[in-house]
Amino acid sequence: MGTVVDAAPIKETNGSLAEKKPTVVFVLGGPGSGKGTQCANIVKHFGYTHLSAGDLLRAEIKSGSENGTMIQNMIKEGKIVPSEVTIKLLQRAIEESGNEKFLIDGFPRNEENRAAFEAVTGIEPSVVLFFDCPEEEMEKRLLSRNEGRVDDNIETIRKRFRVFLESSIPVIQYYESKEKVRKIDAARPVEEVFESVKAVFTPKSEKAD
Ligand SMILES: Nc1ncnc2c1ncn2[C@@H]1O[C@H](COP(=O)(O)OP(=O)(O)O)[C@@H](O)[C@H]1O
Ligand SMILES: Nc1ccn([C@H]2C[C@H](O)[C@@H](COP(=O)(O)OP(=O)(O)O)O2)c(=O)n1
Ligand SMILES: [Mg+2]
Repeated sequence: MGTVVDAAPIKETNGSLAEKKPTVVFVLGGPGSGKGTQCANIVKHFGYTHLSAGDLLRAEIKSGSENGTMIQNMIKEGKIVPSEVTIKLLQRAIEESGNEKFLIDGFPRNEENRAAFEAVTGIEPSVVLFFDCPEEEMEKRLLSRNEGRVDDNIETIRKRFRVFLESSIPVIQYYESKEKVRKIDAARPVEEVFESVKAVFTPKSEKAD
């Protein structure tokens, strides 16, 4: 396995988002692969700020925003919301956080997300975590997630799996070609998965022999 996540560069004052160049790790994987669960662990151990694109979109619906109905309909259909909307929410969250290390969870989910984020922010991820999990395990987890989500039903789950295969896998392949992907077997228990995750964030010099 290759490099550890880069240290954040020195922060400049009054710079734009791109000039500040925060350290960004994209956290990808199918619906139910455990992205949110592992991000919570990474935050506790490594001091990152966790930004879930799905959580930001759901908060936007709740806030009564003018885009709320459109976002709600797209989520219910398992479709991907236009990048413009999601990127604005991510940018705002980055700027408001005061941190310089971010886990961006569930984004980019398609080529449009990927290219637009790079063009708008000038940020490229240091590393892309890919939680690899069979569909039948993800389906089982989603059907027992119990968070009252409108998209955790079998009909929407099937649509989301299709979108993942058609639109999100190509993004992972793009980052594979840039040698940024750290693939993790996510079908194991949470603690075992986190052992593999930790290895990505721990400098070699600090690892036990
Ligand atoms: N390794 C795991 N083994 C079993 N269940 C898990 C595992 N990781 C997460 N879960 C559970 O599966 C569901 C989906 O996890 P979540 O972290 O929300 O995934 P994602 O953000 O990728 O959709 C949650 O109910 C979570 O508690
Ligand atoms: N980049 C993104 C991320 C999520 N969404 C929408 C569409 C997704 O099916 C839903 C839910 O995403 P979320 O990451 O919360 O879902 P999972 O944690 O993978 O189960 O939000 C989006 O449109 N664009
Ligand atoms: Mg999630």
